[in-house]
Amino acid sequence: MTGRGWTGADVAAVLRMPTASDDKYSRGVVGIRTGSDAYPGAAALGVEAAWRTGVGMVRYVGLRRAEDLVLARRPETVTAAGRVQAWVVGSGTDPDARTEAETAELRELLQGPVPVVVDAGALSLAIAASAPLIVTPHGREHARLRSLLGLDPDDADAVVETADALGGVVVRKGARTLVAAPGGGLIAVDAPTSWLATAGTGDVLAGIIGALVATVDAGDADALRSAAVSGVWIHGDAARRASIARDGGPITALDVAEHVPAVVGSLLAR
Ligand SMILES: NC(=O)C1=CN([C@@H]2O[C@H](COP(=O)(O)OP(=O)(O)OC[C@H]3O[C@@H](n4cnc5c(N)ncnc54)[C@H](O)[C@@H]3O)[C@@H](O)[C@H]2O)[C@@H](O)CC1
Ligand SMILES: Nc1ncnc2c1ncn2[C@@H]1O[C@H](COP(=O)(O)OP(=O)(O)O)[C@@H](O)[C@H]1O
Repeated sequence: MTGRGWTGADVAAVLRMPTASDDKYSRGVVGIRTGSDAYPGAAALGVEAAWRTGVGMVRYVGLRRAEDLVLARRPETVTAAGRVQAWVVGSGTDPDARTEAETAELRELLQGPVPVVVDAGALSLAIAASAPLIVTPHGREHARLRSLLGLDPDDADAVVETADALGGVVVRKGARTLVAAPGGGLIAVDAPTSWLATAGTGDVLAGIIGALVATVDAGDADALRSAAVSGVWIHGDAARRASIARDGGPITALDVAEHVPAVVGSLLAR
C-alpha cells in the first residue's frame, strides 16, 4: 500500500477566508443528523466541530435528548428545517435501534443532490446511495462495508477498491488514515499523536469534514476528496495542538474540536 501525503498547503487551498460580501448562507450551511438517546454526546461533538471549522450555520436534526445537549453546548445551532450544502449522518447511532421512519428519511437524504458524510450507524445505508458521498469507517466498519459491497473484508488497505465499488470517497480511519475517491489515487494521513485514539474523536472528524464539504462544489469529485483529506489533516493537527497545550498529555474529543480554529487560522495566515 502506498499513498501520497497531504500538506498544510494542500489544506489551505481548501479553506476560504470570509469576505465583506459574505453572509451566513454564502459561508456554507451544514446539516447534522447524528446522535440518539443512547449516544447523545456524539451529536454535540459533531456540531461543535462543524462550528469550529468555520461554516456560517449549523443545523441540527435529531431526537430531543440529543437536541437539548446540542443547544446547551451551542445555542447558536439552528434546529429549524432549511437548506443545507452538506449533511453529516450516522455518528452515535445504532442501526438496530433506528426507527423505520428514520431509516426512510436517511435513505431519502442519501438519494438527494446534497453531499452526505456517512459515519458509524448509517454506513450500511451508504451502499445504496446516489448522493455525493464521503464515508468515514474505522477498520472494523470498513471490513463490514466491504462485505456489503461483495469485496474481501480482510483486505483492509484496499480503500481505492472500496471507493470504486461504493462510488464515493472513503476515509478509512486509524493511526494512518487512508482516503480514496473513485478512480483516484490513495492519500495517507498519519495522525501526529495517538492520544487521538479516544472516544468521540471520530464524531468530531465527521463534523469537521461536513463543514469543509459544505463550502466546496458538490459536483466536483476532486473537491470532495480534498475536503475529506483536509478534514483528516485539520483533525490531527488540532489533536497535536490540544496535547501540546497540556504538556504532551492526554486529550478528549472536545479538546480536539476546541483547537480546530487555531489550525484553520494559522493555515489561512500563511
Ligand atoms: N459520546 C458519545 O456519544 C460517543 C458515541 N460514540 C458512538 O458510539 C457508537 C458505537 O460505538 P462503539 O464503541 O460501541 O462501536 P465501535 O464501532 O466504535 O466499535 C465496535 C468494534 O469495532 C472495533 N474497532 C473500533 N475502532 C477500530 C479500528 N480503528 N480498527 C478496527 N476495529 C476497530 C472495536 O474494537 C469494537 O470491537 C457509534 O455510533 C459512535 O459514533 C463513540 O463515538 C464514542 C463517543
Ligand atoms: N492509534 C491511533 N493513533 C492515532 N489516531 C488514532 C488511532 N486510532 C484511532 N485514531 C483516530 O481516532 C479517531 C477514532 O474515530 P472512531 O473510531 O470513529 O471513534 P469514535 O466512534 O469513538 O469517535 C479517528 O479519527 C482515527 O483516525
